[in-house]
Amino acid sequence: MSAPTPTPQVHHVTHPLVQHKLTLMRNKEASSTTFRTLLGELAMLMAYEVTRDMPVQMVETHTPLETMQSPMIDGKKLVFASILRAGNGMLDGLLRVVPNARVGHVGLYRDPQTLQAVEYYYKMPADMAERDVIAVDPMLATGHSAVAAIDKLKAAGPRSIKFLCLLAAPEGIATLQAAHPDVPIYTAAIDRELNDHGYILPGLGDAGDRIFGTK
Ligand SMILES: O=P(O)(O)OC[C@H]1O[C@H](OP(=O)(O)OP(=O)(O)O)[C@H](O)[C@@H]1O
Ligand SMILES: O=c1cc[nH]c(=O)[nH]1
Ligand SMILES: [Mg+2]
Repeated sequence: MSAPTPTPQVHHVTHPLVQHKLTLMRNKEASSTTFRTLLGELAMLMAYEVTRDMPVQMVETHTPLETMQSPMIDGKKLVFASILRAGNGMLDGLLRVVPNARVGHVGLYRDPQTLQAVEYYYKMPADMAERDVIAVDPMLATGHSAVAAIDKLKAAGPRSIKFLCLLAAPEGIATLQAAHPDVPIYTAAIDRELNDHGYILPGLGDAGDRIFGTK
């Protein structure tokens, strides 16, 4: 399958800094330390795009010279929902730029035979109806994990949901958009295809294993 033309619901973050760091991450010689550091930096850079339409409120601010009305976000209204394990590799970077955001976790692993997502953990902040969720996972491959995570998140009734990843396969984008057409996808790359084991080609390998050094 060839890469689909990006629609308004697929935000392809093409900034040179993002692309440069992603290239370094793809390199199979990158150590876990390097891989983790780059993932954190990329998460920070992508936070800039994914939060672009966050609401701001004008607040009175006293500069050394004058009093003015100046914009601020309400970070507490934002939830970074990490899809375990690999999503955790992006949390630190996201929290560097929105330190008072709330954090939720959806524990999922992909059954290697069926490629279906198996849930093992779920915890979100209270009062989801007044919060905007950014679900984070570096990899969107078949899309089964993202669909399962967003099914759960929608049941909690948040104000909005976005999906943030680094690498997406065309198959994963199609599956996620079919199941959740209202959820915008932010990705640094749309790769060529999946192999027979559901891995993204050319990809970067198993993100969780590379972050945590488990292989
Ligand atoms: O789109 P999919 O085909 O569902 O694949 C993507 C999922 O696979 C990886 O997780 P994995 O199951 O390897 O768990 P891990 O994060 O614990 O390594 C990745 O982090 C995604 O969650
Ligand atoms: O290529 C892939 C596909 C799923 N999960 C990963 O970590 N990498
Ligand atoms: Mg994994």
